[in-house]
Amino acid sequence: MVNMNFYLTCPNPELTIGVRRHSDMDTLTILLQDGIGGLYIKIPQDVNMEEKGEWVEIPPIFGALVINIGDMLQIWSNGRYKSAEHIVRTTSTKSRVSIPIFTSPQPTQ
Ligand SMILES: O=C(O)CCC(=O)C(=O)O
Ligand SMILES: [Fe+2]
Repeated sequence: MVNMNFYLTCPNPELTIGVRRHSDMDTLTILLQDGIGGLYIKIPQDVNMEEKGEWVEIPPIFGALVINIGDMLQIWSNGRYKSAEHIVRTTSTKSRVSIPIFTSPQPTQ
């Protein structure tokens, strides 16, 4: 499934959310974002990183796709691969476009 997201500017971005905190339900999400930014990933508590427990922005890189692990892949891998919790924040100055492709296998016939 392909979505096309358009995030309007908001005069008080700290009072709103572009997309609420969630993880995707699919296997892998392939995301194209424009150059505005606003996608944040929650770094889990159980990793050996300085930013653990924090929301970290995934900066847009021209021509790059973001690959997100979804819940289905977490379940299939018995938790070896963790789905990524994320949010989208808006800005007061620039609207934003993103195009996620949610991949899921067809059910067997
Ligand atoms: O706009 C984005 O960067 C992410 C959108 C998203 O998380 C979603 O559609 O599930
Ligand atoms: Fe998402």
